[in-house]
Amino acid sequence: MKTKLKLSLLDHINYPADLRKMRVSQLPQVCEELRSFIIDTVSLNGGHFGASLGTVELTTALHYVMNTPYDQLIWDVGHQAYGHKILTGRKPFFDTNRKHKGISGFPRRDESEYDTFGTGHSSTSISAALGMALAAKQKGEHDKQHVAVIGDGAMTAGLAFEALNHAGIAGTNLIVILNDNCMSIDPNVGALKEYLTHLTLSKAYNKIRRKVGNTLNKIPVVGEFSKDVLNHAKAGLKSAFAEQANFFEALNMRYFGPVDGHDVIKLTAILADLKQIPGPKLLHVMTTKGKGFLPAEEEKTLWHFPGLFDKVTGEIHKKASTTLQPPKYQDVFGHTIIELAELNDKIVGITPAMLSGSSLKFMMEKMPHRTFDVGICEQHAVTLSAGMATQGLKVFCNIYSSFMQRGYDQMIHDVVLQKLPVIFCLDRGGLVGEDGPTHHGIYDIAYSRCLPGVIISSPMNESELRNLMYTAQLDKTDQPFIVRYPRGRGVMPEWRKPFEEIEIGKGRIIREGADIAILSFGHPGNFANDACLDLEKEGIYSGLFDMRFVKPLDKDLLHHVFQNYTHIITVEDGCKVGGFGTAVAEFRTEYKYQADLQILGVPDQIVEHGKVEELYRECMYDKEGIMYTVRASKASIMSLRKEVLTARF
Ligand SMILES: Cc1ncc(C[n+]2csc(CCOP(=O)(O)OP(=O)(O)O)c2C)c(N)n1
Ligand SMILES: CC(=O)[C@@H](O)[C@H](O)COP(=O)(O)O
Ligand SMILES: [Mg+2]
Repeated sequence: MKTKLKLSLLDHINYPADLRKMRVSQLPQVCEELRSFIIDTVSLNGGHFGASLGTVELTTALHYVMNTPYDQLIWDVGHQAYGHKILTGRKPFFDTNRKHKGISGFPRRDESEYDTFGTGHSSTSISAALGMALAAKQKGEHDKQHVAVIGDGAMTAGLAFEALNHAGIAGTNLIVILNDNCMSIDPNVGALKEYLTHLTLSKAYNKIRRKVGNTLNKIPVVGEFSKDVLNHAKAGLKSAFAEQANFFEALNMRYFGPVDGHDVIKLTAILADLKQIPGPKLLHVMTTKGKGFLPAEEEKTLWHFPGLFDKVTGEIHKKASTTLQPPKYQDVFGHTIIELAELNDKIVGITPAMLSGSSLKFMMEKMPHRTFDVGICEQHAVTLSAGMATQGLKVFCNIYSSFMQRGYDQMIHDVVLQKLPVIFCLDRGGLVGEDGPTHHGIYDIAYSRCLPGVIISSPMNESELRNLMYTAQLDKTDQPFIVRYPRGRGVMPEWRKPFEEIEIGKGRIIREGADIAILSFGHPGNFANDACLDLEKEGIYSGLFDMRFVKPLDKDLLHHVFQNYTHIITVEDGCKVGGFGTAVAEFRTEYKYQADLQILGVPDQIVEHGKVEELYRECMYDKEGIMYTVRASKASIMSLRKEVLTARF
């Protein structure tokens, strides 16, 4: 049961204007209540957790000091913006967060005027904020503030560096807030992270910084004019010092910090000062991911996205099951790559910042020298893989399907055109559920199908995933090899079967039927299988063919199907436009078959967030959707037969 919180202050805050009516001294209490509100709701409804707890004070201070929504606040990724949502009109609906038809787990322009930029994928905030700042300049809105809040993880991406490079010379008053909690989802990685740690901890750097500050403070102040002059002198000296030592200053961003991101009163003072300082600036804020909820502070990766939990004991609820559960596809990948790497010493594993999410963490634990977490750098991950492949390594580059969109040019330019046999394991292929449109991995089939020579495969179950991974690392092809699989669990509790090679471009017959054939690609073959079994009880016998490969297509199997069935239905967990069904339609046209063809998959529209089962249903390719389509085909066959019989007799 939801416990009613005593929201003595938060009860009176629905919008930032209400917050601004509070005294600064009341802000710590607002933060406490906001934090409790987040803990209370996420424990019951789920969602991202640690990141939003870490930004409670920053969020409160920003909305207190900045004149939002006129001043524009841009959150990077957006998974840390729950406090922002609660303070900007969505407190009453916050329990619908990430639910079907409820509010989104990320900022969305169509949800609130306070959400200035839609997010989900990382490292966009500085570019977007700079774009808005330049637009404001053009429009003569010189008093408008633009604040990008970016995490230390998101800061590792090329896109963020590109934006900083531009911001340094763009002549706007942009404020970048670097929310540094030393964490991505897993511990943050890379030289920038080392640098930020050095900046925070370096005794030498901070000693000189303090010395410069103290010396300047000893200069006597006489009147307002002198104060101004002194401040300029301070700034100049500090800047001259910092420029030598500070990466951001070297890029022409005034650097401030590091400051305690949990001292809301100090933060308001600093932000108010920053508003007065012209030019691009970066405020380095130190925060603790999971702040205020001990288990989350202690195990930050686990509490990035914990699922439902008991807010009193900190126990994460596990789904009770009496039977052995099938594993998650990601875990099958994670364990299988180790088995393969033990057999083949050329194998290495790469992930751009999804060490836990991809389960490559198992390999990192066992074979750290053959496992690479490169940070949120999908483009780099792809080209790095290409570089390694030129040297004969067998690279398993594991990228979530939707994040792979970032690495598309690298896939074409660095991998495909050079015919390099990189193995791409595209996890989260298909609809992902509550993360919604930014994270649905539905375009990969279409965007890779047009690339010459690329092998595109998808397993229907765990065994198939293992065998496709096994096949991909055999020296049977010198082409890029994609294995895409969905978020969540498979169907085989007993999944550790011996490896078997799969002939590239060969599908398999699951069952023959009469008149109607279902061609499936990947995991939805299981929905089709269940549909076939239920339809048999109604006397409808449909064939089922697991095509395994979209490219190369199993033409022999397709000829067999088109020659023996009058009604063909394709099923895929991807967009209909340009996907697997389109490939079958192209085949049908090429060979002038007349069979009726229905394509089931994600329609040409934006599919929102919700439980994945709700979304499959909405898109009509769950078991019921497939049964509905098969029955409709059957009805059309029957009425055609009736017509023929009537005409004959
Ligand atoms: C392009 C892209 N790659 C990967 C992700 C997955 N992802 C979401 S949050 C996150 C960690 C971000 O770290 P940071 O920016 O420091 O935020 P924190 O969670 O620490 O607050 C990652 C890797 C993503 N959203 N977008
Ligand atoms: C915000 C973000 O991009 C990630 O946290 C993402 O939500 C992870 O998705 P999975 O839960 O599928 O690993
Ligand atoms: Mg971080």
